[in-house]
Amino acid sequence: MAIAAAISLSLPPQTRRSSASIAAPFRSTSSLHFDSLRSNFSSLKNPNLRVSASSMSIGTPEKISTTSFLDRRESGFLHFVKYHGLGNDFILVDNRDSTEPRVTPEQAVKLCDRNFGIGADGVIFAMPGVNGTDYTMRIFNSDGSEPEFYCAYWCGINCSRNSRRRKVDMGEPILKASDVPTKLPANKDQAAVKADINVDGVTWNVTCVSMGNPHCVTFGNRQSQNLTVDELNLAAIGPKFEHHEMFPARTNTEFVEVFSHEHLKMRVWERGAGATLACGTGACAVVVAAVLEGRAGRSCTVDLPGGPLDIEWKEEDNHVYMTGPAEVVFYGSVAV
Ligand SMILES: N[C@@H](CCC[C@H](N)C(=O)O)C(=O)O
Repeated sequence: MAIAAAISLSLPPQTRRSSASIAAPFRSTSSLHFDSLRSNFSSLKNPNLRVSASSMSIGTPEKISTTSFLDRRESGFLHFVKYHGLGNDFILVDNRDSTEPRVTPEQAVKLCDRNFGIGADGVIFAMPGVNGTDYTMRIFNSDGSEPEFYCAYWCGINCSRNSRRRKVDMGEPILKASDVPTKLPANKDQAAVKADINVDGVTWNVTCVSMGNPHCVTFGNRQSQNLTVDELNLAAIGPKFEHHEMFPARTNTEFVEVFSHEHLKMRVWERGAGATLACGTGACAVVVAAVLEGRAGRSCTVDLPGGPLDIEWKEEDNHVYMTGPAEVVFYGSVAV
C-alpha cells in the first residue's frame, strides 16, 4: 500500500459516527519541505497548477487548516494534498462525498507527470466509508492502472504513531499462488516459494506474495544467488517481470539483498509506476518472502532507496506491521 496513505492518511472525518479508525491530523512534517517547495514553486510556470498561497507561506503544517482547504469545492479545480512516504509520493484527494473518483485514469496520468503535472507515483482517493469505516481508498497508479487492494482492513487504518514514524497494520499476506495471482505452480503448501521463473533467458528464484496487490520477490538467480541490488539495471529487468506471462494481473517486483537476519535492502519495480523510491506493500512482501525462504526473521529493517522501514510479520495474528514516516509535501489546486 502507498506508504504515505497507510501511515498518515489524515483527512478530517466528515461524520462523527466512526471510532478511532482514522489517524489524527498529521502534525509532524518539518518545515524543510515547505521551504524548499516554496522556492521550487515560485518558478513554476504551469498555469493550470496553483499551490495554496496560505499553505505555502506557512512554515509548519500544524498551522494549516486541512479541513477548510480540503472542503473547497470550486468547480473546475481539484484540491489535493501531496504526501510522500520515503519518496513514494501520492496526490491525495478527498473524494468522500462521491462514489466516483474526481479524476479519470487519463487525468491521473497527466497529474502524475513529473514535467507537465504535479508529479507523483499515483493518485489516492479517500472514498466514502463502508460498514462503519471513515473512508475506503482507491488508487490510480501513474500509468492510470488501478491496483485491486483497497479492501476493508486498509480503510479502518489501525495506526499508532510517534512524532515522525507511524506503525500500520497492513493485514495478512495472501500466499495461495492462484490468489496472488501467479500462474507459477505452488510448491510449498499452496504458495510459490523460491520458484523458478525464466526471465529473458535467466532463471530467477521468486516467492510470490499478495499484500492485497501482487508482489514477486527475488533474492537471486542461477547466475547470482545473492543479489547486489545496486548493480541491477532495474529499468531493463523490471518491466520484464511486470509483464511476464506468469503474472496475469502484472506484478510489483522486489529485488532483495540480505545483510543479516534482521536487515535487508530492496529495490522495487512497481506495477504501473516503475522504479519508485519506496513501496510499503513491497517491503511487507519482502519480509514475508524472506521468512518463507528462511533468509530472515519476522522482524526486519528494510532499506529502500528512500530510506528504511521496519517490518514485522507477527506470528500471533499473522498480520504484517509496517513502521515508517510519512510527510505532507504541499497542498495545491489544479484545473481539471
Ligand atoms: N507504492 C504503493 C503501491 C502502489 C500500487 C502498486 N503500484 C500496484 O499496482 O500494486 C505501496 O507503497 O504499497
